[in-house]
Amino acid sequence: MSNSSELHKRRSVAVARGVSSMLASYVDHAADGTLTDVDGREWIDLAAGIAVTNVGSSSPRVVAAVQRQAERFTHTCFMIAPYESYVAVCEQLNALTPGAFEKRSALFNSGAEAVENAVKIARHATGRRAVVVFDHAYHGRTNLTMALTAKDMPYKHGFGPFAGEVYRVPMSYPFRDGRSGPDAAALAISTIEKQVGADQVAAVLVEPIQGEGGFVVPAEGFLPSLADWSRANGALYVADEIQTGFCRTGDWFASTHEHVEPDLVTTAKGIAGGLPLAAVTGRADLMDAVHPGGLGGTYGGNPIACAAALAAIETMHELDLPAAARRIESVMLPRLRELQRRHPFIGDVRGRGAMLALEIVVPDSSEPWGPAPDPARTARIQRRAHEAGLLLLTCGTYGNVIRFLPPLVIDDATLHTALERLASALDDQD
Ligand SMILES: Cc1ncc(COP(=O)(O)O)c(CNCCCC(=O)O)c1O
Repeated sequence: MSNSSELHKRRSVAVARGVSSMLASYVDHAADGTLTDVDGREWIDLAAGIAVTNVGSSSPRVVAAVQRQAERFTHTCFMIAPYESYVAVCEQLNALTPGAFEKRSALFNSGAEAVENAVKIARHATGRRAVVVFDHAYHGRTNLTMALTAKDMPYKHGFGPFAGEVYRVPMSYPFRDGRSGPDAAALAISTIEKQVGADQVAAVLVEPIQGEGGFVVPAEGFLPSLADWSRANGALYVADEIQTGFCRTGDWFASTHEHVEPDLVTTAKGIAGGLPLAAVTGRADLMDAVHPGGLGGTYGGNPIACAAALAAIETMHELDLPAAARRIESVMLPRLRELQRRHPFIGDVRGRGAMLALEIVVPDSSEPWGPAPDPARTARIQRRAHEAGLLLLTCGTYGNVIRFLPPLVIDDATLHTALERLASALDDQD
């Protein structure tokens, strides 16, 4: 097998440069919390493939289920010749997502595809066209989901024109706006009512904790206020749980934290242990508003991905991964707060469960939108961490958030070593 530098040379004349990679190393194998490249170099993995390998990179149940299914059949197209595992995954989603009402689900391949279809369903169910999204939102890279996504570079730059009838309103961002949840919701709702028109809104689409936009945890009361307003005004409250779902935040779904029951929920990432699968789940009457044949796609709910999902969900139950996420929080959050006390450039420590983050700022600075972001220092910290064998992701509208997304099956010893490597990467910045 080629080594990483040989693979990098091959890649440069085979793969379009628009598809970038953070590491210049190529993975040979992975375990529950580590990645090893073809040259034998190991990293502790606090990325989980962007919140995907919650049950680990090769969970035994998932591997066995994938092998069994592949030997029976790899694909028939559920729209042509259906199979049980698709139905079983929908039954699981209907039972596990928040809301004690009758539900239906539809399966897709990517998160963006799920979001696209949630908008299709909401427009059909309400007869309305407008979709409300938030500052700092991220919902995908297709034309409609780019319109829904906030940040220009790298996601939207040069790809317009974008789909219409998408309206952006202020998000609750406590570190920068200092507003209470109800006050932030009042501002968003006033913007909707004055600039969109309540009776035009098909959906209010929000991430319960914003992912790519910076692990922004809205102030308590923000999400319930939006859900109440949506219901009172005939709009659907749609929770995009693609990054927060499947035990990541310490509950099966992040909406549960404030007892919000979304009309529709989009899921993907952690659902299937690394296999590509996504879904829209929602109130049965809303999901069934679409005419037969109105939803679908060739690969949606691929049988191997469905088998992986059933095995992954079984693993989440068996290992009690919501509790595992809460344990990760109990280990990491105190250490992150201790690091904040040592380093004034750590402006904020936030998150829930195993979805935690540091916002990096210029100490004692202030811009009209709060403390001055420091993306350059953020990049240096990330680079130092990689050199020390710690795989970290950044995010945020201002490129100044370091996020932590460990696999939920990571063991305490590996987590403590990761925190030591993080501490040394931060110390190198002073
Ligand atoms: C909330 C939320 N909704 C939707 C999506 C989109 O999911 P896809 O499976 O990447 O299409 C995401 C994907 N987030 C990671 C994208 C990384 C990148 O492309 O650079 C998300 O987090």
